[in-house]
Amino acid sequence: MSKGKTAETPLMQQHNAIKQKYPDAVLLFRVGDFYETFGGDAIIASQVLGITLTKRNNGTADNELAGFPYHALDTYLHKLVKAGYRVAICDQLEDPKAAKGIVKRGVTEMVTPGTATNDKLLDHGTNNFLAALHYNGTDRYGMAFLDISTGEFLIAEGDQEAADKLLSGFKPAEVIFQRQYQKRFKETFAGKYYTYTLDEWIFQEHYAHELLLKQFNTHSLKGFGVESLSLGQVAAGAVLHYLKETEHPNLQHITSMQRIDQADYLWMDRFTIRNLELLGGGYDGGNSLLTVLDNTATPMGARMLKRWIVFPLKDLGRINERLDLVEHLILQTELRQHLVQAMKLCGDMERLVSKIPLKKINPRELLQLARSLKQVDIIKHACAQSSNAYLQRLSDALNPCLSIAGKIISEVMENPPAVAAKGGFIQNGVHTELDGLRAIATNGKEYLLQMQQQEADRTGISSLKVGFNNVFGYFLEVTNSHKSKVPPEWIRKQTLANAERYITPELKDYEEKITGAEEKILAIEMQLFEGLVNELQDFLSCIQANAQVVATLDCICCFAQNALQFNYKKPEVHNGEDLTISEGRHPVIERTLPPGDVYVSNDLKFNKEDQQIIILTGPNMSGKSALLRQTAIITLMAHMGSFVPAVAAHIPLTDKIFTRVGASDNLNAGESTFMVEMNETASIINNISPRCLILLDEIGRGTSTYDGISIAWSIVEYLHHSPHQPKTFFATHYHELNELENKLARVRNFHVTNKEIGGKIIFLRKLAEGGSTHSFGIHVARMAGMPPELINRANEVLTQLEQKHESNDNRQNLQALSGQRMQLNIFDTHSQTFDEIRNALNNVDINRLTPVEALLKLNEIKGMIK
Ligand SMILES: Nc1ncnc2c1ncn2[C@@H]1O[C@H](COP(=O)(O)OP(=O)(O)OP(=O)(O)O)[C@@H](O)[C@H]1O
Repeated sequence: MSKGKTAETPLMQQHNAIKQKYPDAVLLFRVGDFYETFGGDAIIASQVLGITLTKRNNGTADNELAGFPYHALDTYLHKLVKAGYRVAICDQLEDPKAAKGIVKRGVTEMVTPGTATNDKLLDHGTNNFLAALHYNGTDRYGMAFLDISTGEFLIAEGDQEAADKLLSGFKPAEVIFQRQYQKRFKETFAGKYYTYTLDEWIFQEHYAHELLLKQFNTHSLKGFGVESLSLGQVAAGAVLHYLKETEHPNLQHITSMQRIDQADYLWMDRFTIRNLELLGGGYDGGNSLLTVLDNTATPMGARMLKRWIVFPLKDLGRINERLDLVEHLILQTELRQHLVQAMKLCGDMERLVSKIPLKKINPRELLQLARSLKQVDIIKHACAQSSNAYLQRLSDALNPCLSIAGKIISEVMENPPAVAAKGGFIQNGVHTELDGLRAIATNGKEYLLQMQQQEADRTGISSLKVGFNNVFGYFLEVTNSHKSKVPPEWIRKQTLANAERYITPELKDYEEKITGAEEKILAIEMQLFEGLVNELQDFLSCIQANAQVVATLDCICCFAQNALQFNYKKPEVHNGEDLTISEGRHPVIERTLPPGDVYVSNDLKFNKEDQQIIILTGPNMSGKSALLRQTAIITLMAHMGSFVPAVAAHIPLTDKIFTRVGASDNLNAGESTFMVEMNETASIINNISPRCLILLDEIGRGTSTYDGISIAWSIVEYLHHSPHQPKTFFATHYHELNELENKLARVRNFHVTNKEIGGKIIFLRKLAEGGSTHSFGIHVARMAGMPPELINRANEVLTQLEQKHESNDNRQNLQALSGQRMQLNIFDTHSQTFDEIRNALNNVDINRLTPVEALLKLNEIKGMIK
């Protein structure tokens, strides 16, 4: 930036004054037909946008400059925001022609990742949430999530784990929080989100209350059921404040707030959402449950499905309502197809609605919205005639707002342009004056053509053409070969390489008439357009409610479609304890197997009498994790109201699903430590409930074998003895844990079957009773392409180790674990010292040993350890 302030031009002075108010944003400064950036902003813009960086001498110093044409704003804005910059758009606030002195300018919008409304910045199947967190200094967080592009506004309250879970479920594009807790937030939710901090004073209860009442135009917040969430309200207030600060004054489409009550939903923490690969594929990308299930017809449905996956229901009535409707729609093929067809034509009503108060809707979108409402009417009628009570209720909740829809359809032309500014979208017959002016404009144009013909005939200039440009309006163009025939009264205006352009008084008379009419036409069209948009303001919440119903219906039709296509069956969700799955499959893996491979289904049973905990052993790659995960996913899908990949499923109402994967399976950046594994497991242990389902995959694996076995062992004991008796599925490589079946009444051993043929292992992938004794890691190493000499050596070492173990270790270890204290890991079982001690002890005949000899022997052994 220039240092010589006194020498700055008035334009730069104006720029600098505005920039001062938005120091952390890239300022796009409108100058004529360009958006310019200066100084540091120009350097960023040129790097991110690939536009030329120039230097301009600005009095006493050079100043960097980079700009682009105003009509390219959408494209460039998108790139800057995607690159993580906040962008302030500074426009000319008055007509430059009418301005006295320097044109008035001001920031009209600030775009940040969480406040984007531009189509290019939004993914239509995904919400774009701005989240606010309010921390109360102890362990409570208020949370608010707003999607400005749809008007959805959700608030919640909870501890750190709840905050973490909601953030990973909603994946906000931006998170705002109190500046004073910056360090804490960074540590807790480290680097996962785009963040911005705000001053502490903004997070005040009375201020938030005031902003919320003003937004909703109500006297209290009672109607939203959020009274008890005072921290949540503060977060919601911060969201509204932030929108004000970022120049988003038109928020009429934010008509209500919805409370997210953790108690209403099946709880899954963020590890579970990640481990089960619900929303995003594993660490290498790939398919997720969402990608497999999402066959929705509308973007609204796609967004809702995501929410249903993260927030499965816990209310049996509501679950069954969905399941019954899925069943109904499977049977009613014609109705389902009719609904899907109508929904496909609905477009994204929710996002179109949000463009109304923002005044960003264009004529094409306006007509689309009206057509969507017509489809809503079709859907309403189709549902009303159904015998399904839920469908009838959904029908009752639809209001197609036919008056305004009809008005838009009758006033807007069939294929209107996407830009309003040029007019040409209001139908004939809507406005008398408009029709008259259009006649003049079109007749005028015809007259010009006639004139062209007449003059061509009169002068003999056969190639004569009437043209138009912005500089001198209508003109007659004569090619050089006819130049000599030009009559003297024509006034020459322009000379081109092979032609000349002339005007005539007659031409100018008509021009005035035509352009006058065109200007008026545009003004009338814009006035009618704005009238329609203003009228629509009264229907915002009504259209939003329609969008929600259509989204619900879309998800349910999608479930019906999935059930038919992928052979899912209706689960029986019940209030009891037993979980029984017949021929269950993993919905994602079964769809991603190589051609020719068939997913092996499995039966599974849990109950609280004698099968509360299943210890699952089996070779590497045999499908243990798949089995664990499919059990959780089938439970989850049932709670979403979806049919499930099984022949039959008897699913107990579940309030929490926990999954933990041993550290070495979880090699995510910075999270590969055993500490993380233990932290995660501790949070399960501390949150057990009677209706929870726990999946532990290789827990204990992140430490030494004996530590690992001991921890795994005691976790199983703890869960078994817990008064809640949580259903637990524990996959492990430690076959030593199979011993627990003999000691604990409700522990059962199972293994995944395989066959060894000619030194090769074939995975049968069937679940069978009993534990397995081998881990077969070496076979997997062979399959992975390790050199044969390495594999042979591994087999040799394994044999030696097993021989050493056989004599004593295992049994003793287990005794140690089950009560008799023995510090196994003090001695490395394979060390020389241990062998020496063992030999020394083996050679002792206790019956002949005197007490003094015993003491001497002990001293000798002590010496060996040193
Ligand atoms: N029931 C099944 N039918 C067909 N293929 C399966 C089945 N279960 C698993 N697979 C395939 O086997 C692969 C390995 O499965 P999985 O990761 O569940 O094994 P694992 O026993 O947990 O292995 P590890 O002990 O090494 O973690 C899966 O990626 C999948 O391709």
